[in-house]
Amino acid sequence: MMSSSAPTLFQSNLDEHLRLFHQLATLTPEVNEAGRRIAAALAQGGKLLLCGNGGSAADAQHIASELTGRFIHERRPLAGIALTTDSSALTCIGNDYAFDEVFARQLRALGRSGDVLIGISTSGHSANVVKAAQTAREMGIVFIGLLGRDGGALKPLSDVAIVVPSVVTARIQEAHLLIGHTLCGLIEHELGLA
Ligand SMILES: O=C(CO)[C@@H](O)[C@H](O)[C@H](O)[C@H](O)COP(=O)(O)O
Ligand SMILES: [Zn+2]
Repeated sequence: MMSSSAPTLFQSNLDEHLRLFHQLATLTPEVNEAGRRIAAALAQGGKLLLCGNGGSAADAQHIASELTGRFIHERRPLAGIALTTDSSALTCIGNDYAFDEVFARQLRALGRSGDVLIGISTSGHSANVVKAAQTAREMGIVFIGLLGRDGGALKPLSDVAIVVPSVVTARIQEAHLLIGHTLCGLIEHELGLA
């Protein structure tokens, strides 16, 4: 038998989601700036790298695939790599060095000055994303923080910080997906591919 709380939970999640989404327009300048920085990097032969944990790892992969595959328009493939997908690299680096290093070490191997790294973290405090952001800055890689809560430790490390104004992880992730899709649209537009 279905629990009587099921419709109530969905309604309250929906209410919370809609309240948050009504506030997201305040992030328009940061989202536009992030789209411009990524498009400029791609136009110069750079690439977009992404990292995050759990649901944010899925978001990183999702956005990368919109670039290498396609988003809306039929166009050339674009350089997007999620640092979350290589289970051999993740387990080797995690096992032999530290889990905090799993993204930073891949970034040192694969990143180049002129690339952009998006770090996705709802708390802004995931240590492996923080290490990756610090490494990006050392390497001349633009760091875009796709964050939540108060932006955490990642906010001051971000060249562009997009901080979703919520303390609920799931709602923040829902907003991150909208922003990720918007970045893909902005990239296609800025590169004249739309
Ligand atoms: O998807 C969810 C929760 O909705 C989880 O997998 C969540 O992403 C994980 O707990 C992450 O480790 C949280 O990391 P962060 O967002 O604080 O950086
Ligand atoms: Zn989730």
